[in-house]
Amino acid sequence: MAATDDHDTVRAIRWSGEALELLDQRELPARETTLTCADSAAVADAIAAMVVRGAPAIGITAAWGAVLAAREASDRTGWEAHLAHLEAARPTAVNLAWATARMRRVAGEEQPDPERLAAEAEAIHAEDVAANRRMGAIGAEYIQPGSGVLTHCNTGSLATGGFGTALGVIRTAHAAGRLRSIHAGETRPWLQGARLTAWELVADGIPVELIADGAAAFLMASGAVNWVIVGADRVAANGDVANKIGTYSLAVAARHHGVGLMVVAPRSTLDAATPSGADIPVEGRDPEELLACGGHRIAAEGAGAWNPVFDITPASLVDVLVTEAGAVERPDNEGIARILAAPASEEKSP
Ligand SMILES: CSC[C@@H](O)[C@@H](O)C(=O)COP(=O)(O)O
Repeated sequence: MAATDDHDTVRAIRWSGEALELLDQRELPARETTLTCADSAAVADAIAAMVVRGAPAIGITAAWGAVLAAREASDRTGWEAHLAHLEAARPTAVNLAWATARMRRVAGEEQPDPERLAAEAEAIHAEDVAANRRMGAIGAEYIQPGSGVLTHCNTGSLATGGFGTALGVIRTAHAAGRLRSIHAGETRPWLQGARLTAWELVADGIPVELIADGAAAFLMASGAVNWVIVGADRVAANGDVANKIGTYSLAVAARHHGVGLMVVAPRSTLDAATPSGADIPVEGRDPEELLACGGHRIAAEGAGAWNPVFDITPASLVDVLVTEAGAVERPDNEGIARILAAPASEEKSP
């Protein structure tokens, strides 16, 4: 297992003082290798290539990219060009633009000061870990003892500053002895569930069973699932949720079977400027990711592929949205606005 942080969970993002060191998530679980990014273009490339992925982790990484950019740029205009390059790396996770906006605020109108920006990047990382711990506690309160949960993609330490969003709730509920079972969807085509979530939970000694994504509705019909618990890449002002492709199918199946859907996301993932899910840019990636698996071509030669890597779940299918500032049941415009307006210190439990 790779080096851990203060919270005994894996740390995917490290600042050496000179460069950004990223645990290369493309290689997991077979190999634990580190990719060192010495300039902001390398950081943007690493985000686009999914060396680092997961909305909060992308935001933290972009913040460090802004620090490197401040060292490289000779003036403010040059720094802005580096930020624009970082912001274009992946379109759906709003945490990326949230982080660069925060770095801009710290920089003010001046030539950005790398030391001040580094302190802000550290703060963004630390705040994310604290938010995850808080969300874990709030979300776990919703889970009745003896529950079965199903999660999707990877929302753990690898996807965040540490501990995780949806996986943080699952870690907390497991530690409290509330869980009968944990299932994780394999998450085709990139296999974040099979490769990353399983790796994190096995490392923690938390039992997990994988399912093929297509098995989810049948698992729910068997009565094994009380809560589907997922993260988010962006929550629109009306509560619609962009998350890993397959989340919408899980939400529809969950509602059909009377299973709860919990979305766990820090406020850095809530986007008041995007009115609804229809306004969220959904990333489409290379069809090769679908036509091949583990580097081996699996589809018949000549077949094409449609590869959106996120989907939109309407707010009406979300039973509870958990943030570090409290939980909102059946989120809507009013509930999202209330959470965004809550002071940082206001932490309401359900
Ligand atoms: C805490 S991570 C929340 C989301 O970012 C996660 O569910 C997800 O969809 C990640 O997608 P990815 O394409 O792996 O970056």
